[in-house]
Amino acid sequence: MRRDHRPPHPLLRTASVRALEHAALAVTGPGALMDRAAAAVADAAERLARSLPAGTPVRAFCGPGNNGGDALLAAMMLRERGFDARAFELAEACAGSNSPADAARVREQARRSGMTPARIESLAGLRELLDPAPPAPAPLVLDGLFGIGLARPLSGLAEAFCRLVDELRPPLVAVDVPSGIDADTGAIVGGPGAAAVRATLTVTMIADKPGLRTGAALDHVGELRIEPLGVTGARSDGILFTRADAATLLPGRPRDSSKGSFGSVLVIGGAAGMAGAALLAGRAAQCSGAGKIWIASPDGPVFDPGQPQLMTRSVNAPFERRATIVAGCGLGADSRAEALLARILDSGLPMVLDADALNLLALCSPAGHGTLPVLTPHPLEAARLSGSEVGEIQADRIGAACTIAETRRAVVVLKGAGTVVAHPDGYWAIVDSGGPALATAGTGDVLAGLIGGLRAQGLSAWEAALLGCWAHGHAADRWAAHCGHAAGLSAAELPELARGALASLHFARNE
Ligand SMILES: NC(=O)C1=CN([C@@H]2O[C@H](COP(=O)(O)OP(=O)(O)OC[C@H]3O[C@@H](n4cnc5c(N)ncnc54)[C@H](OP(=O)(O)O)[C@@H]3O)[C@@H](O)[C@H]2O)[C@@H](O)CC1
Ligand SMILES: [K+]
Repeated sequence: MRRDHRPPHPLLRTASVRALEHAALAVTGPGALMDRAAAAVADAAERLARSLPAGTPVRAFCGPGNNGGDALLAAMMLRERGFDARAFELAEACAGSNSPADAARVREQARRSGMTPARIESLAGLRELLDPAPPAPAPLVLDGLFGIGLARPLSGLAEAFCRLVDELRPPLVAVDVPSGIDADTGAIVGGPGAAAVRATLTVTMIADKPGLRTGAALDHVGELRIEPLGVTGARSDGILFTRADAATLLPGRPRDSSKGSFGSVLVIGGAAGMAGAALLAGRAAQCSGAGKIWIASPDGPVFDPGQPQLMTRSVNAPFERRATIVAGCGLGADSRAEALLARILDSGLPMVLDADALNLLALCSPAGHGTLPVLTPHPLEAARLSGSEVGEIQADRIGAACTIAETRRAVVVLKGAGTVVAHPDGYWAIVDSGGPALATAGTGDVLAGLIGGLRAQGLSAWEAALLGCWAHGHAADRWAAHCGHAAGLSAAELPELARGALASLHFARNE
């Protein structure tokens, strides 16, 4: 049963945000959006300051563009509210730049009120500000160096600023986007070795952005607040797939049903030494609610004594006519596996391809399939599928997932921080669950099994991929929250935790 629910959570790329900004400015007039953005930053900083020692000073770092304008105006507002607020600019980051109109207006306003940003010329000056000698209190920092206008890697004092923030970890409010992060991709501009600010809190303007929800950004954004600034009409480029979305996809469970009503899953994998991979996928399919599960291993039957309901089957037997295939978990890479994959691809059955199946698929040229398959690559597998490098995948996770989805005509689940799900027709979502607890062997097998089990229950490839990813991520998040620690989750625990995550959606439907 499906229910209508609130509209999806939109994610807007920079071009869309700028289009909205221009349309809004035509109505509000110059400066209005910056006033609202600065007030939102000042409010957020004031709230954060309540958890800090009384008298904590505010130090705003202002870049040459409107991001700097937001921060400078916020600092002026905070000073009016009684804070010891001062503004600074970094010599090299401002060299030769002409401020855009809004920022120039705020700079003029600051000059008249005696708050012209002081220029920092050296690393020593920067350190003195961020790490003042006691008894001078440590500051609350506003990062207004760069926002959606960041055009190249941070360098010089801007880079040094990020390194010092990493070292000192001051309470820090990032304006719009943590400086150094690409608002479209979530990558650090310049790659993993380049610098980006690590925020306690990011206040982002007009709309949520994909680059705040995936990849390296997840270690930089901190808590995220979205401030629409009164701007409406956002047309999303993609969506954040949330618990509320997941609740609309939960397969129904009519009273008048039997095991035949909830589909069959055939897990193909678990070759010698890797039997556990297939068993994890099978257990997960079971916990997703699928009616019947078979495991077919190229090296003979693998039996799960703790889960005797999982049936075994010969890989040489004809595939069950209405089964959903989950293939690749511990399948191996030999000629037998290759032949098996060819049979699977020819079957036209709904399928989820993971791990070894993806590595073998990478060797085949893209071909059409009977029904849309789901591919679940991690970044290395995605690189193999697209003939590129992991660095290129991680530099634009959404772009990479969309490209593979299009060329392979499949729903692609690009795993990793901020899992991206892409459809061959060009739409995409980032899943709003999951975390580092999942960074351990076998969790991918569980994900493949969950998606396969949901697919077998009648969800489309797109729906099953989204719901499977959400349940998988939420299960791990809940476990980590319960333990207070994100390390030590074993893949074998995950299927039952995911079952709990799916069950919790019954309540979300009524919220
Ligand atoms: N749109 C909205 O929703 C609203 C936007 N608002 C705010 O405006 C922000 C966008 O402002 P923006 O367009 O002026 O860009 P911004 O990020 O300030 O940087 C551009 C400047 O930085 C420079 N520069 C770039 N990279 C550099 C580097 N590595 N190292 C050194 N310099 C570098 C670049 O120089 P150039 O590349 O031109 O040489 C240019 O001078 C947005 O994030 C939000 O905070 C709100 O006020 C209201 C609503
Ligand atoms: K910023």
